[in-house]
Amino acid sequence: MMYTQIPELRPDTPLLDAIDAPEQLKNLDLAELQTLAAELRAYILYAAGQSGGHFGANLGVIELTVALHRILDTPRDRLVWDVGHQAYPHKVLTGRRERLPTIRSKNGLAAFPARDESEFDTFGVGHSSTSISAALGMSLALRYQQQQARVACVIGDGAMTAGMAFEAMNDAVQHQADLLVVLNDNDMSISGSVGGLAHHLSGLWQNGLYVHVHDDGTPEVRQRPNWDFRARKPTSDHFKVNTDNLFKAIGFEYFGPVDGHDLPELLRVLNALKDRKGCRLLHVYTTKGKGFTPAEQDQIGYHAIAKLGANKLGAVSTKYASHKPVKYSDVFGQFLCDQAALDSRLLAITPAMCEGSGMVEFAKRYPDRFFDVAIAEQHALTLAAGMACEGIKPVVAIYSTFLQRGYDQLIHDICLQNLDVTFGIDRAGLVGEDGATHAGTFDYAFMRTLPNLVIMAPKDENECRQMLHTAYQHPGPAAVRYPRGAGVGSKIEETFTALPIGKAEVLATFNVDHPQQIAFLAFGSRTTVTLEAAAQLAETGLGITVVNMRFIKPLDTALLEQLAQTHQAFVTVEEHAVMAGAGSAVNEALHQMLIIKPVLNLGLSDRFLAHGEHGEMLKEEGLDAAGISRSVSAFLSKLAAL
Ligand SMILES: Cc1ncc(C[n+]2csc(CCOP(=O)(O)OP(=O)(O)O)c2C)c(N)n1
Ligand SMILES: CC(=O)[C@@H](O)[C@H](O)COP(=O)(O)O
Ligand SMILES: [Mg+2]
Repeated sequence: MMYTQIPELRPDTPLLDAIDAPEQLKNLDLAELQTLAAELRAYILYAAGQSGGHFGANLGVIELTVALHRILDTPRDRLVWDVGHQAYPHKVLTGRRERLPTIRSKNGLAAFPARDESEFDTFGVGHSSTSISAALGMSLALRYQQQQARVACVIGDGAMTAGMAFEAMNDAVQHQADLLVVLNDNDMSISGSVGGLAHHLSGLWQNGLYVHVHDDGTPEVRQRPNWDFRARKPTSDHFKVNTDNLFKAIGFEYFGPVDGHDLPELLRVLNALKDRKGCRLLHVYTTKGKGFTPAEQDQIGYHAIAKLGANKLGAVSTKYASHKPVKYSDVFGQFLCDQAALDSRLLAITPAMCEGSGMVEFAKRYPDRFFDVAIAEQHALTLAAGMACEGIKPVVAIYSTFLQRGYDQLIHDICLQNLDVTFGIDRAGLVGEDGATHAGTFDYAFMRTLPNLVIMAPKDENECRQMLHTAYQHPGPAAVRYPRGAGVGSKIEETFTALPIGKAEVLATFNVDHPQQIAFLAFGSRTTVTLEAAAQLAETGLGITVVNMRFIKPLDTALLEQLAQTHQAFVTVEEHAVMAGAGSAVNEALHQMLIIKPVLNLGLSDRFLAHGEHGEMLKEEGLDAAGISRSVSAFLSKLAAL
């Protein structure tokens, strides 16, 4: 059945409603399993409308999930999902049906599989391309401990592009591990899938052959039936191969492709392969968004959806807005286009996050200057380094959380050689509904120790634009980190103005005639609320200065020295782990200057913060205006009692 609308009312799903654990699937006949799959699709559609979240990938794996849970004996058999954005049907079949509409909200189900949520979630995930390594680890550990259990993982064609997936396959063959890898190939990443692997997979389709699986698991090359799939990526004859493909070449036994929506065939093939020994790869073709016409037609747009009736910009504080708030990723995209128009040396790189990073317009206007390198963060950074060696000025757009993957490349390939690479670090700070796997709350800590790297964080949209320009002008590595979502509604100046490196901005001084008690040092996204908190505290007559620090590295130590002479104490505020963050950088600087002053560091507490609404999470962490002024009042009371 094809849907054209997301239902607002819960559909009737009598068979699904009776399933509380996957073992119950063993009692269903084929017709019932097909009914179950249809009900599951209807329910996922409804629940995703209630919660928002990842969408197309879930509709694409309905039949695969039913088949895997029917054939395997989970949780005894280990089933590992890659990324985990497609695990909604898995959550439903493993006892979490009624909670699915709560997914991604506070105290609701996590956005991805999580070990502490269910024994069926064998491995916590969110970042891609970890599944084969994790499954291999499980398989080898089981073998070593002489335990009998099957191990299977499901990895998408997008996730398969990352180095980790290849590292794991290489190792799996070395150990002749018993491992079933299901390659869920829908010819899509978030954007269209790109690169040699994508063309290789299309070349496999073009050859018109497939590796049939006999009931006893033995392979046979056959003519492929003419499945009704979305046209695959057009590719040249160069990529046309017979079934002797990359996976086979590396040492896996290769089977398929199989129509991943043909439930009877999936059941038959998985049953035939489940107890076969060695490294097996089952290639499955699916359609992202299967069964929902708008998602099949706009697979990029329906990668993830907002919940029905939600405001797309999310909750935005307009207290200091002089203009309509703009998303930081759009500020970045506009900067790229404008800077590229001025400088032909600019080339832009994204590791598979074109849309999220705001690069769609740039890619359209400058296709020969836009590089989507697939899910390959490490490569993205060293690619930029190589370009910089040749006089290019590369700009890397990367989410803070995914930059973690490229840390060695940042150190060894970029900073150590002082190469001129600009970073637009998006989704810095808490990201809300995606939760801890995607939080960008460690980047100051891991970046600020690196020599040569300039690090900035803007207080608003215009400053973000000007900082990106400053980073671009700077003849060495420089990063601007900005949060998910919209800014505060500042006027965006079209003209580029480079900021003086390492210079902070004094934003406001309250009660100038009074002795100055607090110097607030605000970093990035928390600057405006710090100003709000200061204004509240100033009502009691406190002398307060508020500084927008702008630079995490180099810090404006001259200003710190000056403020130390006139203020009783410092308060640092940042949307980053409080430990080893920007506040710690201030502490170190004061220490080195032999300045002994009370300092209160406000930031995110030392734990992984679960998913929830971004604003709510900040409030809980005491990083809204009220929380900041509460903490400062308590701090002042302690100081007074000394
Ligand atoms: C290391 C890392 N980089 C980027 C992402 C963002 N991301 C999430 S899903 C996805 C596309 C994955 O494509 P595929 O594995 O083919 O799954 P599909 O959505 O097509 O089912 C990307 C790029 C991520 N989760 N992890
Ligand atoms: C699963 C994944 O990694 C992405 O789909 C991520 O959820 C995107 O996040 P944004 O919505 O912030 O782009
Ligand atoms: Mg895919």
